[in-house]
Amino acid sequence: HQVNQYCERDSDHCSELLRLEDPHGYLDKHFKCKYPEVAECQQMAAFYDTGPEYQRYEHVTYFEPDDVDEESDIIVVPGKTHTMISKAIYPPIYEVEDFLTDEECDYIIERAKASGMTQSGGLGVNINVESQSKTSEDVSRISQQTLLYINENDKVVNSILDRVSKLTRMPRKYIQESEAIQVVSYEAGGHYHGHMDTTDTDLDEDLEELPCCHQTQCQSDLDVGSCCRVCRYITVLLYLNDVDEGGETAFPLADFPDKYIQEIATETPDFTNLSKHCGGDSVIVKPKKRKAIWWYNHEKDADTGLIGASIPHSLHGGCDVKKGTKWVANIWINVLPYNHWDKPSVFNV
Ligand SMILES: O=C(O)CCC(=O)C(=O)O
Ligand SMILES: [Fe+2]
Repeated sequence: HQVNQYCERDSDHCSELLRLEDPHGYLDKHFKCKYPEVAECQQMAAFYDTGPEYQRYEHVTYFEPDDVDEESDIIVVPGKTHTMISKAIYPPIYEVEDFLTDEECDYIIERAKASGMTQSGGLGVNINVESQSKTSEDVSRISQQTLLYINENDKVVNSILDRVSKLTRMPRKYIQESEAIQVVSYEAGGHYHGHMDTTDTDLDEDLEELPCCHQTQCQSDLDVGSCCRVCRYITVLLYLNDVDEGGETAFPLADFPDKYIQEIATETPDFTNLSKHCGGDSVIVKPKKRKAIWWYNHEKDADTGLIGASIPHSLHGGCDVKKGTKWVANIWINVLPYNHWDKPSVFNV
């Protein structure tokens, strides 16, 4: 049996990951079966030993709750316990209060303001063109945004990213090589209608042939879907302030049975318009300073252990802010799909 090459460089994290995937302790660190007579053990060993090419990479994690409103204790800060509550099963959506401190929230807002906020665009959508022909209620996104690049000297941001790694149980390396943090602000009337954070490869299988946007040079949002596809395995959304009224995050399709998705799309064609439909059967999260929510935009691929099919049920957005301002930060955890592992992330420096 070969040793996972990634693990050789990061053995602590890898053994932790292996423990998570191997709750019975069937395997040793090198994926050898400790109990050859146990069938599950053989299966797991075979899974990890699928060939040297898969073993180079650390498998992603995918945690599914048994139920909604299920509470679990998590430790992301030594000596402190946070409660994580599941909000949906498909995709798994989780909420954690007090994930950040007040100072961290204020710091991110100040850094964002200092870097200069500009009008948001949408993925593959030209907001300026939309704004000319539509009422503001129908414009897909009304907000300001900026990017905060991960800088090794920024202790506050790096401490948050360490916590994000523990929260999602994703390798810190993946987070380090992910896109910049996107900070977004909305004034009253601002919103972001239902969208996926990642490229929906269900729409067109050819999209899977495209490299990820974080490993190519074509980074204009308008190129998404032609030159590259977005590969955001997980989104961690941080709420940076208290909103006076409105500004909920809504997931209109979370836990929706597949067979009704067509129905909702036909009966309520504008269900993605969150100015009109914030509530109903949707999973709704109220913004609250210091809170984090996170969810999967993709499944885990069973063959490779890497990023798999996109999850249409991860569609979500920000409802209208009614009063006050809303500040959030998106931390996306990018994972390269198996067919594009050869080219590193542009953030891999
Ligand atoms: O503002 C929100 O609650 C959601 C933001 C969002 O989905 C995004 O920025 O991609
Ligand atoms: Fe989003």
